[in-house]
Amino acid sequence: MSGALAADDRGGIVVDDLAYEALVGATRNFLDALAVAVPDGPTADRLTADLAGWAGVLGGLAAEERDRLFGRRAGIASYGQAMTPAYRVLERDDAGLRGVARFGRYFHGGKGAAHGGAVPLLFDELFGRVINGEGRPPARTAYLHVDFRAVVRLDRDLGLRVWREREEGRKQYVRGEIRDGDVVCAEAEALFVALRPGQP
Ligand SMILES: CCCCCCCCCCCCCC(=O)SCCNC(=O)CCNC(=O)[C@H](O)C(C)(C)COP(=O)(O)OP(=O)(O)OC[C@H]1O[C@@H](n2cnc3c(N)ncnc32)[C@H](O)[C@@H]1OP(=O)(O)O
Repeated sequence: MSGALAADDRGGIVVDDLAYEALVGATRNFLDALAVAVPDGPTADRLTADLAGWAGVLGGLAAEERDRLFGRRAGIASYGQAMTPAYRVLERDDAGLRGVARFGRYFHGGKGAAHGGAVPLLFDELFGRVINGEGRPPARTAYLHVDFRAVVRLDRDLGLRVWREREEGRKQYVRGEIRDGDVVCAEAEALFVALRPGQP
């Protein structure tokens, strides 16, 4: 990858978890605001220039995949990424996890409900976190099935549950659900296949 440095090449100065969580949270707030704003021309031009400036700054700080922070900080909300709806893991063990999620306005589909693609995205993320637990070989999603039982409303705390169902050699089956109070909004089931050595 061109321009990428190992973190060590910068003298080991890396933002701490709390500050990085705040940065990702601010990014989410920005995306939510962008999704509902109707800017005038000068505001859009100013924002475009500001964003281009920040893309340049961050581009100069690009790191190799193993050294990146985005989506790789287990101790902070959403593992420190803004690609999926926000979530926080409350309990976790090898069998699965429980947590809370919140779909911001950035994930709006229509009529106040979350986009249908954002729901499987969140499941894949959570399943990937559970399946790729410590000490296990990396595994990729082979299939992901989602049943949409009720609309997922925005800006509400939703309950999450993900659990390993069974394992057959390299094949690992996992299930999950998203609830709004007592209402099951979505249920999902997936197969993950553990990668063989050298498999991309
Ligand atoms: C890499 C992860 C890094 C860690 C990240 C940290 C967390 C990140 C969080 C986010 C992470 C998010 C995670 C992501 O998003 S991962 C990204 C999305 N997934 C992919 O890109 C995967 C693309 N596909 C592949 O690479 C291969 O097809 C895989 C690896 C899945 C299997 O190809 P491989 O050549 O290795 O194996 P095989 O073909 O011999 O099959 C083996 C067995 O599996 C059975 N089978 C296969 N497919 C299906 C199917 N569709 N339905 C039913 N069964 C299926 C098959 O019949 C056989 O069974 P059996 O005959 O043995 O009984």
